[in-house]
Parts: sequence; C-alpha cells; structure tokens
Amino acid sequence: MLQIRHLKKTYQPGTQASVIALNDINLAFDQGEFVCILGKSGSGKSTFLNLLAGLDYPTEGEILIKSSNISQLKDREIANFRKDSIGFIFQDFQLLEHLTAVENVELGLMMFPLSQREKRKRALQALQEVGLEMRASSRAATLSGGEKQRVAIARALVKDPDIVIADEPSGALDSKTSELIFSLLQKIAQAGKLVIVVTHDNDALRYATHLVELRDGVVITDQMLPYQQLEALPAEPKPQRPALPKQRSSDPLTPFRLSAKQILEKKWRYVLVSIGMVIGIAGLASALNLNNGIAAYMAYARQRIVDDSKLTFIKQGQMNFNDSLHIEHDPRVRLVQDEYELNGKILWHQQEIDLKLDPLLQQKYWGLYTTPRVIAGSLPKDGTDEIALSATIAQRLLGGSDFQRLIGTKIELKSLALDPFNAYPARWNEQTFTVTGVTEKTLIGEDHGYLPYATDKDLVRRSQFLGKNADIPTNQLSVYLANSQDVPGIVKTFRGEYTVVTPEDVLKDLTNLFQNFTLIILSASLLILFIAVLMIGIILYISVLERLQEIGLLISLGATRNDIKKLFLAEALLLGLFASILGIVLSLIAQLVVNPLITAYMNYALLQPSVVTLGSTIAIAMIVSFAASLIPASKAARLSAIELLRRH
Ligand SMILES: Nc1ncnc2c1ncn2[C@@H]1O[C@H](COP(=O)(O)OP(=O)(O)OP(=O)(O)O)[C@@H](O)[C@H]1O
Repeated sequence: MLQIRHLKKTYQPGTQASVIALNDINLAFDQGEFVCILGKSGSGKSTFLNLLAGLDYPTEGEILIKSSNISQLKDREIANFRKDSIGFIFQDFQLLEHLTAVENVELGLMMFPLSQREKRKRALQALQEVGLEMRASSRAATLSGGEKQRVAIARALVKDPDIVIADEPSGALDSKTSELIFSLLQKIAQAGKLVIVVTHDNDALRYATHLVELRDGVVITDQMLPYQQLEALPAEPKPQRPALPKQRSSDPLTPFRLSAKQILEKKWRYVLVSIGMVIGIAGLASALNLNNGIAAYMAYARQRIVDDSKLTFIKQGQMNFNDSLHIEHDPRVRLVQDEYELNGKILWHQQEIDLKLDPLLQQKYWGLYTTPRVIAGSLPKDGTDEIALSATIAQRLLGGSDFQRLIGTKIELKSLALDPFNAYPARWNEQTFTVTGVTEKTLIGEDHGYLPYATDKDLVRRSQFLGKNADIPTNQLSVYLANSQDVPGIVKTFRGEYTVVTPEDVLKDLTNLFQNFTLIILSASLLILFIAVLMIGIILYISVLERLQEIGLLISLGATRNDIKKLFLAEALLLGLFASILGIVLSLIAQLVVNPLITAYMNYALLQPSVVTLGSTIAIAMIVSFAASLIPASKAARLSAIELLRRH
C-alpha cells in the first residue's frame, strides 16, 4: 500500500550548512500494520513523517501510496491527500483548548462537506471508540493528558484515513497512560489502517508489527515483528461508518464559526480594540446622516422658505426712485419695493426679548410669493398695528407651545431702524402691538416678528426722524419676478449695475456652512477609523501568532493556504460587523440626543439616517476590516506547517 523508494532529503542543499537528513530509504508498509519507527534524536524520524504526510518534498526518490506518487502532487492535491488519507496524532495533542472535546474531534471533519449534525454524530461515535463519550462536552483544557491524547486520536479517526501517523504519541504521558494509547493505536491497526508511530518508547514494540530503525538518516533495521499482543486480543470488528465524501467542503461559514470562538475566547480584548472602530463608525454614520439631512433640508428650504422668484438688488450708493422705475420697467419684473429689517425688543414681564422685525408683503401678493408659514392664528393685515411672532419667541413668551393663548395678546414693542449708511441718528420707538399669529421657525432659527409692510416702514421713518411719507435711504431693493425661471436672465441683464443676490446665493451660503461642518465630522471619523484599522491589523497579527498551533493543525487536517487566509479574513469581517452594528447603534443614540437640540433651533431634524447611509457605513466598515486583515492573513497563509507542528 505504501512504498518508499530511494528516498533522500537534504536540507539547504548546495550550501555549507547542507544536512542529509534521510539517505536512500527503501521501505514498504501495508494496511493493518503497526509500524514503529525508532531512532536517536537527529536520526531523521520527523523528516520522514513530514515527507509521508506531504508536509515537505523529498530531494530525491518517491513515496507511492496506492501507486500514486505523492511527492509529485501540487499544493491543493496534497492538501486533499492530507484531508482524505492521513490522520495525525501529535506528541503535544494539538487540541484547541477553548473548544470542547467533541468540537475538537469535529475539526477533523472541517474540510468535509457534511452537515453540522452529521459532523457531531460522527465525532461522538469517534469519541465512543476511544472510550471518551462521557467527556464530549468538557473543554479540552480541563482534560487529563491521556484524555487529551484520546481526543486527538478520535480527531484522527473521525476522518477515516488510510494512514494514521503518530509522532511521539506517548511522549507527554506516564507509562500506564502510554500503554492505553498504544493499545488504542493497535486496535486502529487491527481495524485495517496503516499506523505509523515514531517513538522513543520501547514499550511501543510490544504492540508493533513492524519495526524500522533509523540512524543518521539510513535504515538500520526493517523487520516484521511477531504478533505478540494481537493474538491475545479478540479480533476487533471494523467500525461501521458510512463512507466520507471525497469532495472538499466549501461551506463558507466554517471559518466564521472558528473565528467566532476565538473572538469569544478573547472577548474583552476585541471589545477594547473595537471601541475606537465603533466611535469612528458612529462618526461616519452621523456624517452621512447629516449629509442626508442637509440635502433634504435644502430641498425643503427651496420649496417652503426661500422664495425662488425674489431677488435682492444692491448698489454701492443710495437707491432712489429712478432705480425702482428702471428695474420695474423690465417686463419680467412684477414688483420692486424697499424693505427694511428693524431691531426689536419685546418688553414682557420685566424682561426684554430681542428679535428681528421684518416687513410682510402686502396682502394682495400673499398667494404669489412665499410668506412665513403660520402655525397658529394668522398673519397681520395691511395697515394694522398687529404682529406675528416666530415660534421660538412665542415659546419663550409662553414658556410652552400652546400658541393659541398668545393670539390677541398685546405686547410692548421697541424698534430701532438699521441704517446702512450710518448717516442718520436713530432712536428706539415704543408702541403696543397685538399678536395675531405664530409662525414656523425660520431657516436659521433666528427670533423674528412680522409686521405689515406699511407699518414696518412707518417704524423705520419714526426711528430715523423722517416725515410721514419721506423716502428712506437704502442701498437695496427687493425685486419680485413673475416667473422664477427668469432669474438667470435678470441677473445677466442687471449684473453691470447692481449686485444681484439670488435665492441660490442664500441657500449656497447655508449649504457651505453645513458642509464644512459635515466635513469636519467626516475627517475626524475617518482619522479614528484609520487608527482603528491599524489596531485591527495589530490585533489580527497577534491573533495569527496565538493561533500558530491551530494553523498548523488545520494544515495537517488538509486545509489549503487559502483556507488559512479565509480564517483571518473571517475574523476581521466578524470584528467589522460587530463594530459597525455597535457604531450604528451609537449613531442612532446620537441622533436621538442631537436632533431635538437642532430642532429647538431650526425647524428641521438634520440627522436623517437612511437605509443607504447605514448600509454604506456597514460596507465601509467591512472594507476597512478586510483591508486591515490582508497582511496578517497572508502572513498566516505563508507559515510553514513543519515549523508550526515541530515538537516543542
Ligand atoms: N529545516 C531544517 N534545516 C536544516 N536541517 C534540518 C532541518 N530539519 C531537520 N534538520 C536536520 O536533519 C536531521 C534530522 O532531523 P529530524 O528532526 O528529522 O530528526 P529526529 O529523528 O526527528 O530528531 P528528534 O527525535 O530530536 O526530533 C537533523 O540533523 C536535523 O538537525
């Protein structure tokens, strides 16, 4: 079944340090044999086992297993050969201590396309064969040395391999336990497997059927032994197991399962490292949510607050009647008028509340252009001493939002004209007004009062000591178009004479302000994320170093380099998913806290999460984690199984 012809292994050939570890080995083993390989330290035993298991390539010669030469197999084929044909048993057991006994045995089936249930069933059966079914759910760390080695034997057996290779299986055990292990291996041989054991332990000879002795890389003894113990034992029936599938498992969840166990095992470390990432992700999600909110807010502002057919014309010097006539002469213009904002103070129970006073359009234009949206009462009518107050003020006056209570209330209002030329002395007027309505919060949340157009102008004149119908000096006029589509045309026509401020300009300033803010959050979160990536990279690197044993074990079980890579990619993706879920939860909490603060100031909740923003955040987190894992994962995949499995 196994034939070895002219096998030679030279380490570092052609150099001064070149070592001939094996030289011209010729051997033949058959099924049912219990081969015992003896030899002093350095005689080449480990080298021999590594070549048999396809973990290393010979320098010369061939190893024929069922007449196929395994030394000529490619990486993936050799991994398949290990998966299907070889069961390893190590001196130091190589169990994953944080897994239970049965989970360790299931690892033997990791590369097979079986359901989890089927794996469990076979693993339990294998544990039963080594007499350990009652410890199936004990963690490996809690088992005794002999029990651990029996679990390791079950893990080798569960794959139903043709060849079982044991490297010093009794090296770490007392003599009584060693005997138990050897007799188990003997049973395995009896059941038809080829068992090859490297040992220093002469006791093994009592169970062996074939002795091979190595010295300085050559075979000095190759001898069949009489069946001493075997004859005394009742013949073991071959255990009945359904045949294992030959394909490789392509279950994408396996690496995730293994990594999830690793993460749970070291959960506090992962939680601490994730905090940076969680904060970065929460920041990123908030920046995206804010951007979303700003876009929605701008659409809202365009539609409801800023009148898209109103322009402001500004001149260096004073505007006069001629300017007004000249602009109004353009057929696209419907109305030109001077409008004045005043500083105001409401006197209320010994308090003074500051506000800006703005003129409303005359009533006949209300339907044509945007007027402040009323949420209680109505707007003041032309020619009255009435006022509408924005909700922010109404709230302060009332100490609540039962705005109806304010309608009809009289307030003392002081007002002062703002003179753009600083040429006129101005004084505070004081007058009683009746509140007729409460309006929605304004674009940037200032406190506003709205007066009828003529009333507003009267206040300006009085404040500036002007006569009843006198012109008020101003450098700007408000221009209302019949059609908002004419805005660009009008801008073009009047550009040389006036500075024309369009609704877009008003919105642009606001957008810029918001976008700078978004940019700051975004940059800060990206910086945090970048640091988080470094930390994830480092933790995965540590994880690779901690999982060396596991990597070696998986390779011995038939894992390919790609499978190893996947293990660490899975770990990174799990970490990314965990951090992005927490990050998103944090961003949603931030939204619950921040939005009411914003809405107190302006009439809009600016943090607006959407499926797209949250989805993008998760995607970014996953990409970032994936990127962070690339270097550690490829380091893991390049590790040499021989180094990893070397006896300590
Ligand atoms: N990677 C390597 N590079 C160079 N020389 C090596 C390498 N691995 C093993 N050797 C040498 O090859 C020879 C055989 O080593 P091997 O480990 O196979 O012996 P061994 O019988 O298993 O010894 P021990 O029982 O101490 O493990 C030794 O001289 C060893 O120093």
